Amino acid sequence: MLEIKGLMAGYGKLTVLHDINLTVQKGSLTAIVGPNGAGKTTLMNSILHVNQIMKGEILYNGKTISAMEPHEIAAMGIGYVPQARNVFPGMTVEENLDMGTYLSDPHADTKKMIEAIYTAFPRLKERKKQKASTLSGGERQMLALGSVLLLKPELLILDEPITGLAPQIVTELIESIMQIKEQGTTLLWVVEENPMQILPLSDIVYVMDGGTIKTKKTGMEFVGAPDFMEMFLGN
Ligand SMILES: Nc1ncnc2c1ncn2[C@@H]1O[C@H](COP(=O)(O)OP(=O)(O)OP(=O)(O)O)[C@@H](O)[C@H]1O
Repeated sequence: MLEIKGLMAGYGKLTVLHDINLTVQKGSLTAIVGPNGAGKTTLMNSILHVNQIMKGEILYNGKTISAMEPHEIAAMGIGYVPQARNVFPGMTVEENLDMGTYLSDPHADTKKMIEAIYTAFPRLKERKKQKASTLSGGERQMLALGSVLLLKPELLILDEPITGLAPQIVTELIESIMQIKEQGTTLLWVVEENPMQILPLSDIVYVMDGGTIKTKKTGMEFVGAPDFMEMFLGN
């Protein structure tokens, strides 16, 4: 579904990624791990072309997307939830989700679409009249995810969706994300915390360090490796 070939990318004149080769199979969960500064976020940003691509090619369903504009890439079915958990803080949960339906088909039943998000995230339904600025970190992440899901992405890119959240909400979020996968969405997930909860569920794990891919393993192979923690932490 997604194929990255010989990618060199960065910011302005700064090259962060060197010769990245990566594939994501349709229907899979692919995890990216690596220490701080490895280039994980830069790689996600490159897929959406929000930074500089110096060399190489990114293909989505066989079509080159690396020269396209970010909004054209999103319109092809790639959803991105960045680390910042972007929501409109001054609007209620309900208003945020309404905004998320703005780009949908004019004949779409937007009420039904929002109900489906409330089913996936009951916490959001309970807080629909609450301003997004008053949500907890985990609830805000659910709202950011819900808003992107309204665009019905085929491929969903999640940059550290559970980092810094309380264990109870982490469990809820992982369950919701796995349901999203079961419903047919392909996932590309940057994992920084809770590796034992997520990596065994991952079809493929790529380990990044210093702007390159160091290793590629299946999730079970990765967590079963004797040097698993060293690989995860980049030591
Ligand atoms: N907007 C930017 N301008 C210049 N350099 C940047 C920018 N964003 C990131 N970098 C640099 O690119 C390198 C890789 O950063 P990146 O955020 O991709 O790493 P990461 O693996 O996602 O790290 P973390 O786990 O800490 O989020 C770092 O050295 C960082 O300082």
